[in-house]
Amino acid sequence: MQFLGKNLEGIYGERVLIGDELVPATIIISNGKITEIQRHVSGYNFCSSDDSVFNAGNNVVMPGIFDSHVHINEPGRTEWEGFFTATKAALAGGITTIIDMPLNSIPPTTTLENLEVKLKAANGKCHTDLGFWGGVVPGSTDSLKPMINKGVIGFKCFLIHSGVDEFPCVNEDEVDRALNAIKGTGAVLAFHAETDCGSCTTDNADPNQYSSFLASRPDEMELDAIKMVDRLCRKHKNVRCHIVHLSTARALPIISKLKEDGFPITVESCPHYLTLNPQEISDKQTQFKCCPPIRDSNNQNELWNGLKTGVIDMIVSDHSPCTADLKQPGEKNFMEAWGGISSVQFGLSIIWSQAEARGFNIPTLSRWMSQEPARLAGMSNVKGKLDINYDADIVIWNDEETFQVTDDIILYRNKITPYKGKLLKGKVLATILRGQIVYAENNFSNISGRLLVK
Ligand SMILES: NC(=O)NC(NC(N)=O)C(=O)[O-]
Ligand SMILES: [Zn+2]
Ligand SMILES: [Zn+2]
Repeated sequence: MQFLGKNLEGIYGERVLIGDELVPATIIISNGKITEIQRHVSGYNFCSSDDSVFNAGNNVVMPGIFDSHVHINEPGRTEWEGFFTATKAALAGGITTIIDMPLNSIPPTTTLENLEVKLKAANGKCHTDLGFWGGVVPGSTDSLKPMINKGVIGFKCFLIHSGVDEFPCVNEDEVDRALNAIKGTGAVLAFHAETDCGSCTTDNADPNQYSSFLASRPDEMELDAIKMVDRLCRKHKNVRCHIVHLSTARALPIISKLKEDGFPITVESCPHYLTLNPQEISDKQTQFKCCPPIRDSNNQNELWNGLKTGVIDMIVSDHSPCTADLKQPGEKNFMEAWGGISSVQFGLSIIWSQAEARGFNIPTLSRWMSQEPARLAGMSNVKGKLDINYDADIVIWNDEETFQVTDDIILYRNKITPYKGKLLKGKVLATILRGQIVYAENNFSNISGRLLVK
């Protein structure tokens, strides 16, 4: 591929996302930054013999996808995933920046020292730019500021068992202390919003059936947690709070009211909650297991409505893989299997396939998958948009082409995924990181991702 590895001076296309419109334009790039945008009248036929200017033709040219929720799991559980494989898969899916989650790696990212271990492990292995979440665990209040000073974007906490013992959950008092500790720093506190449910016993339920798992983690668990977020957010007025992987649409009125009242709350949902359906999940199909669980189609329609009205701000993957022995679809039951869904490479196509069918357009999709996650990460002045002085992080994709998810195209380490066999619409042709073509037509250039820390 003639352009692979090239530092581009420009990209021309008939459908370049400028503001909230797809227009014919040329993006001029210098030293990895966008320095100028020239809009053209329709039909302008760009013609250049200069091979540092890329002609995207009629394909979509838009900001690289920004995925602020990925569990890379290295070091410590590198056999589950890793910096090299996760970021390579991401790049093939048009993602130019990932934010790594603080848990599942050993050590977890809960102190500056542990963050340094992670940075060392990530160094030289990242195909995309990579930022970091820290974690709030019991007793970690004093560890937060040093991590912020090093550049974590914020912290995730759990209000229920996290799935891994080295990342314990916190109670309301501990969250309260954490919010006090990060006040005035600009860092955000992200909530895994589920609380334990004493009455949700599933003693007589068949653990092979998805309905049993769903009954064991009802909407009320999310609602209860989000009521706690509501209390804390109102108490700590100016501290940013974020709800990760929202599944229940029943929480939307609480969140909507918080927003209406001017509190700095943001919410993400994920491709699996927006596109998968319990009715397609047969016994022991544990590739569909995640927490909170995937709910029914009415709930799903309401989540899309939440995106439409802006109550849900963004869509991110929550790519949370593990080794095959911990999932074993068809063998393990829903109570035994690891909870987490792998999809980092396919987010754009999964979402486009549904979003288009539901009448949403590409500028809206870009807002959900680039602009808002970049804002969450505090990077909205450099990433998530095609604009002057922004990083030239770009995905070029064909919004008409379809492809099937098969093992041979999956680039992340463990290939178990509920999307296997699905036909998706929207194919990534090339990914550009800070002006350099780093992925094109299934080929990758040298690693050039940066670690987004100080
Ligand atoms: N330990 C995890 O990776 N948990 C993740 N698992 C899911 N979502 O099923 C998450 O984000 O909570
Ligand atoms: Zn979570
Ligand atoms: Zn997660």
